[in-house]
Amino acid sequence: MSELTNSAVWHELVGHAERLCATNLNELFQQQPERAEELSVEALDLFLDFSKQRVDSPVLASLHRLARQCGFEQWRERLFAGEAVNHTEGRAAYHMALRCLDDTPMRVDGDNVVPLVAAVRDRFCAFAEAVRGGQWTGASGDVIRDVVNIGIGGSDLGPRMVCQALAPYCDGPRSHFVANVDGAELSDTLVGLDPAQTLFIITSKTFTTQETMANAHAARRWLVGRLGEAAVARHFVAVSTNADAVQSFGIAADNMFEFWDWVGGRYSLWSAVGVSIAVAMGAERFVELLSGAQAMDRHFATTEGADNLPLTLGLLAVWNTNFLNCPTQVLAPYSQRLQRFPAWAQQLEMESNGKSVDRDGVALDYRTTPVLWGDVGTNAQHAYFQMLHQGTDVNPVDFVLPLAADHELHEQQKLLIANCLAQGAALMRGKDADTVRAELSAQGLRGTELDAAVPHRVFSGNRPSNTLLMPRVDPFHLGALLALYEHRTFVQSVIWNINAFDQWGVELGKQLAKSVVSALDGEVAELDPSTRALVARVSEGVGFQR
Ligand SMILES: O=P(O)(O)OC[C@H]1O[C@](O)(CO)[C@@H](O)[C@@H]1O
Repeated sequence: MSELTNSAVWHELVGHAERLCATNLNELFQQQPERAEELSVEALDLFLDFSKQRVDSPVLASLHRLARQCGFEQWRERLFAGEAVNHTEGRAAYHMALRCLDDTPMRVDGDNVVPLVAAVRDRFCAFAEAVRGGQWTGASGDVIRDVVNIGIGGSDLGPRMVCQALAPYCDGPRSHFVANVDGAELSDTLVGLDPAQTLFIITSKTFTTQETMANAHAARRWLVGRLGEAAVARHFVAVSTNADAVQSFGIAADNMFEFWDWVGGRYSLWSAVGVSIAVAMGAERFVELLSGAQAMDRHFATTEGADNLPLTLGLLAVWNTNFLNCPTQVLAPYSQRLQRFPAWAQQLEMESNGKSVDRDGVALDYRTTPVLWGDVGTNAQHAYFQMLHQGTDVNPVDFVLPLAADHELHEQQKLLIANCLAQGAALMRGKDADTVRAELSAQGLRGTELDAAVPHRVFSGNRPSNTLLMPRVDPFHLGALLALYEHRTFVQSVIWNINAFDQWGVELGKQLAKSVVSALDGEVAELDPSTRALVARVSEGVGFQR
């Protein structure tokens, strides 16, 4: 047994879970009439109602004791002090320094990185404004109309999601994102683009990622084939930590925006990785996004206990995962603008906390991140919400609901809000057999027909959810929302005693992809019999042509 699962507070929480098994949420509301007011927390106009979680005051008290026992305050201090919390890579995880907009020193290895961050930010924001204003032109003097960010994972998901979420604020050149090594994405993107008016931003922390390099070289060939080699300098810029590789690709040092190894890929949209955002919506709005995140950093760093929003969200997730044994976690943004939010959060959460050994490398005897998934409401209601309401597993939902719309279809906004609130209510309340029976009887059903119909229409209810209200999807509140989820992820990692900032689990697949490429090229490669047989089959031309 690990120290964690053997601890008194862990046992206490197991006991609470057993106790609450016999009580449902409707009863909890009867026992605690002020529950809706009491089980809520607000920061920066983000209001979290967690009264529909299967918790009560003793559970919350134990969860906060668990956080203290796991050294939450010390780990938070170490994170904000720029210590090498990512110990398997010997690095800090200091994305908060990227959104430090004042002169507060933030040190990595004794050096205040804030001036460095500000200098690079000034440089890429000036570049973004020059592109937007038409001072940065293509090789033939044309204004840039289309910007294509080529990157994958953290070098794609963040900027892609933000540009979609803040589309009403994007008044610059059109932005496009290409991530997949499947050439279909790049080919489709290039259709209709005028090379003379197109700028490529090659975004890769390492500048070695196979997919990104393949797409970058293909884009380069496309451009050079039309405008000639000399045009590369005006149509390609890079965002990376690897200056040598950028220069070997043919991008001059002046056209590279750097970031640093203490910025993890999935935490990087706040760095120069966000240059595509700055080009799309302007430097001022990009800084607004940062300021929302900075405000959430301050809240997280300085607010104690139950008033701390990311801490609360993180502890609720631990409760659902480790004590109520919920297998997955659903994200349901009720906002078309936030369609890419679940995809961004998936990398954030599952690449960070998808681990099965603790910080010392010892195998865990408790679960870490559940599967995180989801899509926008109301679409998701007509897809998989059936399973959420009546399936055999209980999957807690985070409803994220921006209140003000950025369009004139107010009646539809009312419907959207109503649906979001109704889903949380339905998951919680359910519908028992007596109610169903009464409803069906009123419709005239009798006897065996009635008996047969009832079980199919019963909802067990008692299914937990959070409702997170935000005023609107604007740069400030989006920044705050994203930083909230980043810190939630960190809170969970502290409880689970794992390193949230490495991602060794993606390496093996990358290595083996190289062996498979060699095998497809007819070279000798060490492969297992199953994969060797598949290589032989695709090489014979079944579904694969050289
Ligand atoms: O920015 P890079 O170095 O191209 O890496 C892209 C992505 O690949 C990963 O390293 C893992 O696949 C992610 O963490 C990262 O966001």
